[in-house]
Formats: sequence, structure tokens, C-alpha cells
Amino acid sequence: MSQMRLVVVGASGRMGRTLVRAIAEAPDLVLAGAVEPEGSPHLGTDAGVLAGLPPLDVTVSDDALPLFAAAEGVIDFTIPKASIAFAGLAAQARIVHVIGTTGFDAAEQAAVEAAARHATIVKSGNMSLGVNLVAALVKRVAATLDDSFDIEVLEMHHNRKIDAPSGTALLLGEAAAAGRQVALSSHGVFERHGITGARTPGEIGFATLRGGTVVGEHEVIFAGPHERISIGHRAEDRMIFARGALAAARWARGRKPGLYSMNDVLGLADI
Ligand SMILES: NC(=O)C1=CN([C@@H]2O[C@H](COP(=O)(O)OP(=O)(O)OC[C@H]3O[C@@H](n4cnc5c(N)ncnc54)[C@H](O)[C@@H]3O)[C@@H](O)[C@H]2O)C=CC1
Ligand SMILES: O=C(O)C1=N[C@H](C(=O)O)C[C@H](O)C1
Repeated sequence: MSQMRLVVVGASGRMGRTLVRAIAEAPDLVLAGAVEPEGSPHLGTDAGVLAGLPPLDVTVSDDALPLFAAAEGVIDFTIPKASIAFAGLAAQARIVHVIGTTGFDAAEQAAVEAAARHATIVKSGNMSLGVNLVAALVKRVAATLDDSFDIEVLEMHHNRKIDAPSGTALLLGEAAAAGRQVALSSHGVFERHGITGARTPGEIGFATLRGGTVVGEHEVIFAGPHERISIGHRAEDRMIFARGALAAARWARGRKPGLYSMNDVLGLADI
């Protein structure tokens, strides 16, 4: 099979630069374009140089559509508003769209779902094998334990992160809720402050920490009577997310339109 031509949007971001390096090291993939928004100081710069590599002869552009039209996939770790716009363009160009962006509200998530009627989209709050395996374990443990075990989801990230709780924390909360056969929307507790009253059985609590350069740490605690189970994951390098996103693009190539997750890519759905 020929090399898969990929466009990286948000190419100057922390993940964008990591993705450019990950594509450069993959013999079956080629960087076909790099996009940043209008006004970015990086427009016109070589995407390889931006990522700390020798030049790749791909300059950063703010004109996504012609690049999408000449590619087979777009890898997108940007912001929700941009990802929705890119979903429309990817559908128009009939290319694979891998979305790693987090922080979507309900309306934005609905817009992605609508785009997936015409586009092949893989979207996940965390593209790493490790976190998706942890999510499968969390679902299993939550299904096994009753409400006498309180579930709390903890996360810590670097001080530049703009959304909370993290996409991964929500993914793990959804896994716990699915195991318990409840909706996260009715059982999730995202803030505690002041005289909150005692914990309601069945709550799924979230706690967010921000500081320094932490790549991403998550822990799900099942706190029961006189014992506590803790399942966690520590990301040590953004390359785990980038390689996961590239695996998603390869998997999605040639698949019919729809909204897929990393469970589909990794074959973890039934664990
Ligand atoms: N699903 C996963 O495995 C992971 C998801 N993320 C998520 O990816 C997103 C990006 O994270 P970082 O790279 O750390 O952020 P960042 O702020 O370093 O990079 C975001 C980039 O997107 C660009 N951007 C914004 N609007 C754009 C537009 N309209 N067109 C083109 N580019 C645009 C920005 O200029 C910036 O370069 C966040 O939502 C984060 O939570 C991050 C790591 C892993
Ligand atoms: O913003 C980040 O950095 C990360 N975002 C994702 C999230 O919101 O969970 C994934 C990873 O933890 C890093």
C-alpha cells in the first residue's frame, strides 16, 4: 500500500510538533500539510524545523481545504471550535479525521456526531494504549463493585492546559458509569466547595490538579469499607498520544463514515 498522506492541524502546538516527529519516523506515513490559524507567527515556517527536525519541505499554512483535498487523513489536536470546522472540511474532502482535541461541550460534541454521518472520524480523549486499557479495567471493576465503593477520578496536568476535567478523566468517568450502568451526566460531581454535606452513594467524583510540566496523570479510586482499590496511568512522553493517533489514522483508512473510538482501533471494546 502507498504511504498515507497526513495533514497535521495545530502543527505548532505541543501535540502538533510531536505528531510531525512521529510521522517523520513512520515509513508508511508522509506529512502532506501543516496548518495553523490565520495570524499565527508560525505561518510560512517549515513544519519539520518547527518540530526540531531537518526541513521537511512542508510549510505551515492557514489554508486547510486544498491540503485536505490532496491528503488521506488529518490529525487534529487543537481546540473544539477548530475541530468542528475541520470535521466539515474533512467530510468535504472525504478524508479520515482523527480528533484528539478535548473540552467539547454538548453542542460541540453533537456537531462532531453530525459530521460523522459523512466522514470517518476517530475521536478519543486519550489516544494511548495504556489509558484505554485502564478504562476497560475501570469498567470491569465498577461493574463488579456495588455503591459501597465510592468512585473518585483524579487527574493532574501541566499549567498550560485550558480544559477541565481532562478528556481522559471524563473517558474514565464514562467507563465507571458504564460499568455501574448509570449516566455520568446524572452521577458525576465536578465541584466541591464549602459545606457540601456527606457524599451521596453512587456519585462519581472528579478532582483536577494543574501545575508544572506534567504530561498527564490519572487515577481512579474505588474507596470501600476498610479497603481501597486504585487504578492509574502516568504519561511520560506525548509520543504515546501521537503514535496512538497515527495508529487510528491507519485503522480508519478505507473505513465507512462513522464516529469511532480508540476502543474500536485497539479492539478493546469487549474486554
Ligand atoms: N486525545 C489525546 O490523546 C490528547 C489530547 N490532547 C488535547 O489536544 C489539544 C491540544 O493540546 P496541546 O497540543 O497541548 O495544545 P497547544 O495549545 O500546545 O496546541 C494547540 C494548537 O492548535 C492550534 N490551533 C488553534 N486553533 C486553530 C485553528 N483554527 N486552525 C489551526 N490550528 C489551530 C494552536 O495555534 C496551537 O498551535 C487539547 O485539547 C488537549 O487536551 C493532548 C494530548 C493528548
Ligand atoms: O492537554 C493535555 O496535555 C492532555 N490532554 C488530554 C486530556 O485532556 O485528557 C490527554 C492527556 O492527558 C494530555
